[in-house]
Amino acid sequence: MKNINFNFRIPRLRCYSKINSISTTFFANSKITNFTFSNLKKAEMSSGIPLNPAELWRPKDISNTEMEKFRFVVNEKFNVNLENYHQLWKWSTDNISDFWATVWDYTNIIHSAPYEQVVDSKPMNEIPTWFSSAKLNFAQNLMWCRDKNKTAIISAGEGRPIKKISYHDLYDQVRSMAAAMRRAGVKKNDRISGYISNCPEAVIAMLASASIGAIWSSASPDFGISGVLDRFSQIRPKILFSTNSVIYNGKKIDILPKLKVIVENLEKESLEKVIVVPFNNSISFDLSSIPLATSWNDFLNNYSVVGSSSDEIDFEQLPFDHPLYILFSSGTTGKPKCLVHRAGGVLIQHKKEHIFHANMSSNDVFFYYTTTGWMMWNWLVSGLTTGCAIVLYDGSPFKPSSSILWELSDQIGIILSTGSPLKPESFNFVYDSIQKDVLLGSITGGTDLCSLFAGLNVTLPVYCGEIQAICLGMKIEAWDGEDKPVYAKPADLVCTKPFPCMPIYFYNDDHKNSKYMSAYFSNYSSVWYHGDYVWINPNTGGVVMLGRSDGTLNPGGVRFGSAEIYNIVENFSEIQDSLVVGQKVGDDERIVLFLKMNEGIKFNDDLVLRIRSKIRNQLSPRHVPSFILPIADIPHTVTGKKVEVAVKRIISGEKVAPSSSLVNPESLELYYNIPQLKSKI
Ligand SMILES: CC(=O)CC(=O)O
Repeated sequence: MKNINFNFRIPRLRCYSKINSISTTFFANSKITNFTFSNLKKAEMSSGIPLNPAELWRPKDISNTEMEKFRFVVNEKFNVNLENYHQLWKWSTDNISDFWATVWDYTNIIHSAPYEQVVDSKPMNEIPTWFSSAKLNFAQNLMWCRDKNKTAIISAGEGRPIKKISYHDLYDQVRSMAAAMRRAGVKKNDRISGYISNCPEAVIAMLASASIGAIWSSASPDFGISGVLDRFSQIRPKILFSTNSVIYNGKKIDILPKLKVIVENLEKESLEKVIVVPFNNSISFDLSSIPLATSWNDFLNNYSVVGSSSDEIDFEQLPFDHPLYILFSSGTTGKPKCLVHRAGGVLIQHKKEHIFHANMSSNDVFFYYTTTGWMMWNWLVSGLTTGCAIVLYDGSPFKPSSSILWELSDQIGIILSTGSPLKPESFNFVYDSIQKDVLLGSITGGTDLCSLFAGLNVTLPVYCGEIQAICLGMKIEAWDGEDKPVYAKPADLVCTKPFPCMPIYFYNDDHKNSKYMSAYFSNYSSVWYHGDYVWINPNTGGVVMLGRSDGTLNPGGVRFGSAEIYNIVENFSEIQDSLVVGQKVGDDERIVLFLKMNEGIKFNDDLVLRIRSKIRNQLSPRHVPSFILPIADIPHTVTGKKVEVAVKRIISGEKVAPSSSLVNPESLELYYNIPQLKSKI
């Protein structure tokens, strides 16, 4: 085939569009050179990821979306002529200060002092300061609506009747809690923690904490004692919110025995109060064995502000970079890192994502299935800044029936998915079996930024297997060892321009920010290395997630992501779960695939043959595992991610201490001393 060289400038672009018979404007005006059509085809063949994936959904009319209105504002204000989302994205990443200043204005950030400079000129690895001199409060920006008739929170879950709280009542309850916390001695920068279910009190406590300028951090009750202590003993909270019990998977679980041990440990450090939210107000419970403990209501009564006539919350006015949250990186080995996120950064980023990308407004109901131990909880709660109703769901997603969340979603209209790469089959399942006219928003980002790099976009089509687009203002690229982007090729996800929700620092780091630097800036000199392995489609602008970079497979020097194997293997009905990792043998690596079989199904040679042949045919001979082995369990983190790196290290001969972020740490034992993996060839 004749190579057709083009540099994605508009005239050449038309030529390219014709060849592929799709219209693409993704790289209009960008300067990608020496990129050929045959390169693209080769890339497609080696990665097995289609360049022209099936279109599953297309928006009917985008003219009224906030994204479009924002594009018009940008065109007008800066006298430019951006014709579509992709051009707007390019402008947003070429003009970082103008972009974020316009987001600040457009999304009406409530502030008491204006900013002087959007972002200073420090390079990314010196952690730039954003919106200097501005003063604002995060909680105030989530509670501007005080309408009695507008629902702020809908809470539901196992054993929890659906309950609604209006914006008016939310404000009132946050006011009481914030006043009581202040009287109990809480000040700016104190740490307030929640070992708490996804219930309204968790949101109220967080907002009260943020109104004072204290720093909120939460873990969910499914965390074990060491998981909680690994996190909270590093940040030494002054107040701990918790619950007496939860119901999960039809079972009532008493939290107090775990809470007792946690409090006994934290008490020695910093803890002054433990405030317990009853799962059920009408059933009494005994807190006498828990040091420092009081119930939610008793705390409010004991510390209520007698005689106060103000019904206003005293929102502390704080710099944009003031710490808001501490989130914990879910490392699979060692203690979690404590990422400190800034109030203004989280706010402006979440406003951008919720208002522009999701087109959320006060007419919407917003639901994401999460616990308080995942950044998706923080993301969900920020929905309040749009004036919408957020849904807090606590309990198993499969009880009382496996359709419970779909029934809830019927009221909602937006489906989001994240956590691990969404397989093409799962896209098809949603459009074939759930709903045809729905935007299935696959999103990616994570704890490190408490937000998204790429995600849903109401103005763009959904293509099978792809995250729709890179988010505005986020200059992410795929780099393959060299300081330049590659397309249609699996590579490392990097972000090459600063963004306002980079953590401000890590708690417990040294004065050189050594942990921070080694987490993001040790692989490429001065750009953020995220540790994800991705594939960016130059045709659609979509992003395909291929797993973690440190879990990439590299047999004979050909690098690819584990998701490629999972996409094939997990379609076999016999298989319940799988894990694929590389094992070091000398200077090379061989692929080992572990299979957890469904109940009552036996692992057998015929299955192995069928898997091998499917991988060979659909991917390449290079992708075929050297070993396919049965295993009784696959390790997962509490947020549902497969734990590849720890297993890779174990089968390569290391001893690994399981991290407390694993839901089944004992499963790691299964991977030591596997006879088949002892051979050197
Ligand atoms: C948005 C995300 O990327 C969430 C996660 O997987 O941690």
